[in-house]
Amino acid sequence: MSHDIGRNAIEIEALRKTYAGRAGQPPKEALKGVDLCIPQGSIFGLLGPNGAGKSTMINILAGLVIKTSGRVKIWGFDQDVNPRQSRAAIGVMPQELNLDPFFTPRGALEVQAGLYGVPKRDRRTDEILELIGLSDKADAYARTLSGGMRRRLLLGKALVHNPQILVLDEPTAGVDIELRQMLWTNVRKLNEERGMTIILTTHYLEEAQEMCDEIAIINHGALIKRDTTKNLLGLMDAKTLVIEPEGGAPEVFDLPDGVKMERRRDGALVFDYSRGQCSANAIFDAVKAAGIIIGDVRTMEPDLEDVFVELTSGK
Ligand SMILES: Nc1ncnc2c1ncn2[C@@H]1O[C@H](COP(=O)(O)OP(=O)(O)OP(=O)(O)O)[C@@H](O)[C@H]1O
Repeated sequence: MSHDIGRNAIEIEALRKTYAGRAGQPPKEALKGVDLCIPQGSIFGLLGPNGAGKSTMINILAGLVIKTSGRVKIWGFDQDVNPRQSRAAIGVMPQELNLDPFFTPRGALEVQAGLYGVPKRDRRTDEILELIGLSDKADAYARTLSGGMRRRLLLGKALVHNPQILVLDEPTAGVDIELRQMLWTNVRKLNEERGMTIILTTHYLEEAQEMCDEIAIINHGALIKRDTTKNLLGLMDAKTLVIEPEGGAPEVFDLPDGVKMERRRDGALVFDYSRGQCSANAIFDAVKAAGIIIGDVRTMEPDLEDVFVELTSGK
């Protein structure tokens, strides 16, 4: 991934959003002073439980929700000072399938390009249709398209003005595996070949783990963690080691402090320990000292799901 170190695609400072209370409800603080920088060229994940404030943040970036206070810079342009330039730098693929049923994919892309003031000679309608795999449906009415095709058209619409930053709000919620693969292949290609910065929200943590270089976790309108995916995974202290003994293993034997052992029905021994307290080597030594011959060994790494639960539970 082509990181241009030190340069940010997005700079958010002390961002607040308070929605007016609906029908006698008190006002809702959806963002409580968030600071966040997103580096150019990254694939950046914005994660958080339902209602955390992700859509509010994305909608502020897209210019669809007006912030209460704070500063937002998009590709170096302050949203309040240079609204036109900051809007031109970003393309958003929304969650809802809000397509006019009477437009064809080609028509929808042309209208969108018009809205962004892209001159006819600079339009890349055919190229985008090809990219989203809708060339053969270019002239079919949107209402005849499948859900997956509509979603791809939304991706296409986000790309008409060739933005430097692409924001995807829950792009794969409720889509089948094939479409998910296709979306991710395209998104990777845009990132790798054009250096496009990608920001996405997703409920699928394994997807974020696989796709994103860096991740920010927000909860109750506040940023609670921001780090590389690798470092976030490294946060987890809990480790599991599975040893399959060759031949038997004694019922009980000495183990280092803090190690819990369970015996699985197939004979494998499962050791839970924390990295701070013990090492895999100490467990191997104890196992060998008990006369056990090690047939096979596996470790089970924590995944983003574990990190996420640890960081967001009870807060
Ligand atoms: N227009 C609105 N008026 C009042 N409150 C709102 C409005 N939009 C969102 N909220 C509230 O603001 C909070 C944050 O909502 P937001 O949609 O940003 O969360 P989210 O993290 O995107 O959640 P989800 O994953 O469910 O989309 C929620 O408590 C929500 O109910």
